[in-house]
Amino acid sequence: MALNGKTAVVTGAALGIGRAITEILVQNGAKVALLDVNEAEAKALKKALDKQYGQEKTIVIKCDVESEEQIKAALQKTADTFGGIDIVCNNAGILNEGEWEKTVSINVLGVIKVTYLALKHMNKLTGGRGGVMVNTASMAGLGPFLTCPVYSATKHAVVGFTRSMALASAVSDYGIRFNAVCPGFVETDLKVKFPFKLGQFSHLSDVGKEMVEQMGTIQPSVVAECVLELVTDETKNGDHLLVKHNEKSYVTFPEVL
Ligand SMILES: NC(=O)c1ccc[n+]([C@@H]2O[C@H](COP(=O)([O-])OP(=O)(O)OC[C@H]3O[C@@H](n4cnc5c(N)ncnc54)[C@H](O)[C@@H]3O)[C@@H](O)[C@H]2O)c1
Ligand SMILES: CC/C=C\C[C@H](O)/C=C/C=C\C=C\C=C\[C@@H](O)[C@@H](O)C/C=C\CCC(=O)O
Repeated sequence: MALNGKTAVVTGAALGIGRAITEILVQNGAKVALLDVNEAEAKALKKALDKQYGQEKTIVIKCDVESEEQIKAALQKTADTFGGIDIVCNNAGILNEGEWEKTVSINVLGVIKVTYLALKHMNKLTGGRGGVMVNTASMAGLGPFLTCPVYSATKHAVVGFTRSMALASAVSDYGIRFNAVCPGFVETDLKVKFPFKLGQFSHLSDVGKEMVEQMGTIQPSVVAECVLELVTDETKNGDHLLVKHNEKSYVTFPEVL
């Protein structure tokens, strides 16, 4: 998929991995709607992108992915502004074991809400032009993550949802691919804050820090390059790209049927 003339929606676009995803999509010719609760940071990113690529390439829409109403309005504004939606990056997410219900609400329900509402715009069976959705899961969605059980559960949910949507879409002829990126530790605010967000597992903070030391970290731009690959390679559907400190690989899942 060439990105010129394509429209992308990125949630959690203002900072961290979402910022890097937004940048690489604009750099490669896409128009991007930046959805985030942090409107100020999203506008700051747009200001920087405007200087390099022009004001018409991006819009900022304040949107909390916990709110179906805000998501619906943001997707409609995107479609009205750019003429449709081709790409969705469900990136917004938090790690907070002390506020685990909010973590589930954002990381799981938010991904589902954005996916289902975006389907109405993208599904070829309902007048859409197809496209691709790339979800930001995690290495913690592929195996146990002892310091953050609920966070790990949310990312396992994203993996299962992505794989299932990929199959449902293919069989239903929606014309939409579904993939996920599964990063290890990435140098963002979330990583900086995570030792203080362990709730009842705060006694495991040193264990988490040791894991980061052992596994090393990744720059957000490296994750964004993986997302670009999952967006543009039209052979990828139901694929999960694991990216760790010094390598990236496609995950193979056990055959269960
Ligand atoms: N940092 C890591 O080590 C790492 C590794 C693997 C996966 N991830 C995942 O990557 C994604 C991005 O994380 P990050 O590390 O860039 O975090 P970050 O905290 O640096 O950025 C998250 C962005 O999402 C926004 N956001 C938070 N809640 C929101 C909501 N309810 N609605 C809309 N926007 C919201 C924030 O304002 C922020 O701009 C998350 O899904 C996270 O789970 C992070
Ligand atoms: C710094 C922020 C902390 C967490 C957020 C983010 O999602 C990062 C998670 C990073 C690492 C998680 C590691 C989990 C490791 C084990 O559970 C292991 O079972 C992972 C499973 C498969 C990995 C496959 C492989 O290593 O090849």
